[in-house]
This record gives sequence, structure tokens and C-alpha cells, in this order.
Amino acid sequence: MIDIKIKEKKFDNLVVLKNINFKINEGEFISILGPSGCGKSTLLRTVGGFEDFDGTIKIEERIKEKPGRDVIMVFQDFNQLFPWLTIEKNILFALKHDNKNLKEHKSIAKEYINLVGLKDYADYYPHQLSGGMKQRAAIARALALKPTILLMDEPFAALDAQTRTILQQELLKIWEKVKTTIIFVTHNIQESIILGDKIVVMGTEPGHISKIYNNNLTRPRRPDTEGFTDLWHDLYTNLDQKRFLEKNVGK
Ligand SMILES: Nc1ncnc2c1ncn2[C@@H]1O[C@H](COP(=O)(O)OP(=O)(O)OP(=O)(O)O)[C@@H](O)[C@H]1O
Repeated sequence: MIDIKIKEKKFDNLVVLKNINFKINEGEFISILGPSGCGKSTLLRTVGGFEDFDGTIKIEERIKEKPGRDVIMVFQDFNQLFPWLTIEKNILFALKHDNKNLKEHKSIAKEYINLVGLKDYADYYPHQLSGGMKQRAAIARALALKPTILLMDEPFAALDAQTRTILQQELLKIWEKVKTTIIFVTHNIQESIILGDKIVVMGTEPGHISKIYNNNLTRPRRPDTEGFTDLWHDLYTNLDQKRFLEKNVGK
């Protein structure tokens, strides 16, 4: 239902993505795993319609040519909400072009605020929330727009390990309820296994797909889930971390 065919994506003369071809089924959770600089964010931006490139992105048979609310992005940055608006008003602002009245918008905002566990914080401003709560609010705002695809660019990377683990599990619960297709970028092998039905491993120079894994481990996945360690090692080998470390840090 989503058909990604990127022959080439360049910035000036620098080829950043080359031959990125894969399909995603409706409602799937895809992890994109790759080392720093391999073009993960560029890939997401391209799927979101923000970049010119040689190739096509098709969503439900329609070619994606420009940004729109069918594909919404959540970032790593804790400051992606409007700081002068409460959490509820951040969501109402996002919905303002909808052909509905304020009462209906408020009901949608409430539904998604509750979904991400921020029921008691609708009237708080972003600066009154923790990093994890801000990311939940950003997810609520994105989902309230009912996108066909939710793009997530390392949304939990700046959180402490414990909060990150909790938010991974919460995101999975939310996804099971809303069943939006999610493309989740991470450089963390464990996170890619816990979340993704498919794990697309990218390599560098230029960014390309080195392998696509179907992840059939039973959910909920934890490091002690049967098969987890084997898959972790396989991904580690495919990421070519040894070569990456040698190149960037030295032998
Ligand atoms: N707007 C831009 N103009 C020029 N070059 C860019 C631009 N955006 C990204 N690049 C280059 O494209 C390459 C891929 O960057 P990108 O941010 O997509 O990688 P990434 O895998 O997401 O990295 P990280 O994990 O470190 O965030 C890098 O060489 C980067 O310098």
C-alpha cells in the first residue's frame, strides 16, 4: 500500500540515497535502522514529500508529491510543540483546517490526550511537562490528524533509558489501537527489534538498503525473548559496526 522507489536522492552533487526500494503494508510497523549519516532522516523526509528526488513514493496508489496531512512526522526534539499553547490547544491548532466545529475538535483532542496518558495535563504548557510527556503530546497531536503514515525520527533518542523503554511499550499499545502505519527511525538495534514488524537496515555512502528483516519474534519483545539475541547479533553484523567504529574512532 506504500511503495517506495528512490533511484537517487542528491544534495547538490552529494548522493545521499541510492536504490531504496521497498513496500509497506497498511498498518505495519517498520523500523529503519542505520548508522549516523546513512540518510535515515533524509529517507523519512522524502517519504513525507519534503524532498525532491529521482523516483516515486506511492501511498494507496497515489504518487506523493508534496507534504500533506496524510503523512505526519514526529521528531526527536522535545521542542516540537508550540510553547505558547497548552497541550489541548496545540492539538486544536493542528486541527483548525478540519471542517468540524470546536466541540468536535475538543472531543478529538481529548480522545488523543487520553490515549497517550496525558488526561490530567491537557491544560499544561509544554515547559511544564517532562521530555517523555512532551513526546507523548507530540504523538497525540500527530495521531489526532489521523494520518495514513506516522513518520517517527528517533523520537525517544533523547530520553533516559527507563522512560524510553516505557514509551516504546506505550507506543506499541497505541499502535495496536489506532493501527496507523508507522515508519520509525532509530540507530538503536534493541529498539528496532522491540518495535518493528520489519527492520530495514541501511548502509552508508551512499545510503542504501543492506537488508530487510521480517521480525517474527513474539510481542511483547524483551531482550530475554527467545530469538532476540540471535537477531540482535545478526543486525549488529549487518550494520557493520566494526568498520564504522574503525573508520570514525580508529583501530
Ligand atoms: N539539507 C541538506 N543539505 C545538504 N546535505 C544534507 C542535508 N540534509 C542531510 N544532508 C547530508 O545527507 C547525509 C545524510 O543525512 P541524514 O541526516 O539523512 O542522516 P541520518 O542517518 O539521519 O543521520 P543521524 O543518525 O546522524 O541523524 C549526510 O551526509 C548529511 O550531511
